[in-house]
Amino acid sequence: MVRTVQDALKDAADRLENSGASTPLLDAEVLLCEVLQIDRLYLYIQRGRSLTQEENDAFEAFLEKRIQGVPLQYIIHRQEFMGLDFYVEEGVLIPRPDTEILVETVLQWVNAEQAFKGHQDILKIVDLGTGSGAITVSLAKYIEKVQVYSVDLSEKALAIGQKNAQKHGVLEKINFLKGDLLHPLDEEDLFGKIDILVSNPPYIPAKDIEGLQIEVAKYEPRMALDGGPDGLDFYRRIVAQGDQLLRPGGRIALEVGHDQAEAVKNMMVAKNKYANINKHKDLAGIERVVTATVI
Ligand SMILES: C[S@@+](CC[C@H](N)C(=O)[O-])C[C@H]1O[C@@H](n2cnc3c(N)ncnc32)[C@H](O)[C@@H]1O
Repeated sequence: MVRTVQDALKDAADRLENSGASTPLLDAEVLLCEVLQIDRLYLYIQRGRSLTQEENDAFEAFLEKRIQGVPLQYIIHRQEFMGLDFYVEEGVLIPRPDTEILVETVLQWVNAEQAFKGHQDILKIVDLGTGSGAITVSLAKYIEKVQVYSVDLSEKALAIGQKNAQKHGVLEKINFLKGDLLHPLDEEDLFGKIDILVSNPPYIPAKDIEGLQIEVAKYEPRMALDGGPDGLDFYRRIVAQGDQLLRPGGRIALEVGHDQAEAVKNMMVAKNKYANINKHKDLAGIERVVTATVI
């Protein structure tokens, strides 16, 4: 059956809407653009053109996946983060725009403050739970003299992180380490030597995961989401050891769930090893990042 771009889009948007997709027309457009390898603007210029059988089949295959609830980013294998294009696939968390605040906080420190500006040596940054490498690769790209140590327990995440590092030409500025949170850093004898510790750890309370959108609950890796019974397990472990990993005066920056900032701040206060403990809000006024300096 020969269809025009316009007809294919209309049919796809209707089917996606019936499947419960929240942005059916946009999803259809993105998928068709991927098949045709064109920009969205050209989609409308070409709306009268007929799809070849091959294009139609490829579009149908993409559409079927999206109707099943597979996130768009896993179908087109792409997500933009900090102005960079990241490769993603099932098995690795899709980077979220919220996490850009965490990266921007670190970049502000590095660019504006005397403690980091004009740093003679190479700045040492640790990223715990690196996933696709979104945080790690952005920091390596935007900071000139830096070595990032990126830890993940997932073999697949590390492979994709490396792929993204290579894609953006920063592989040499990153050490990818497989293991459980701070363990590999201890093995590499990095305790006491790190300038900045950054992490977006799993923070969803285990019991809430099934109730998330199907795209997240069914297709994103549980290992990237599950923060234990109250969602705070990783913060307890990171706060407990972060002061030993960081040099005195080193900084910590943690992304937190929408209602977790106060609890994480309190952990830092109770530890008695952190000063300048601050909560940072996103554009919607939600506290998304907690930062502190090691005493
Ligand atoms: C919320 S995701 C963050 C991914 C990425 N940093 C981002 O912001 O898009 C958390 C990551 O932590 C990793 N992870 C889970 N448990 C871990 C552990 N015990 N040690 C190291 N990494 C772990 C997961 O595999 C996942 O990649």
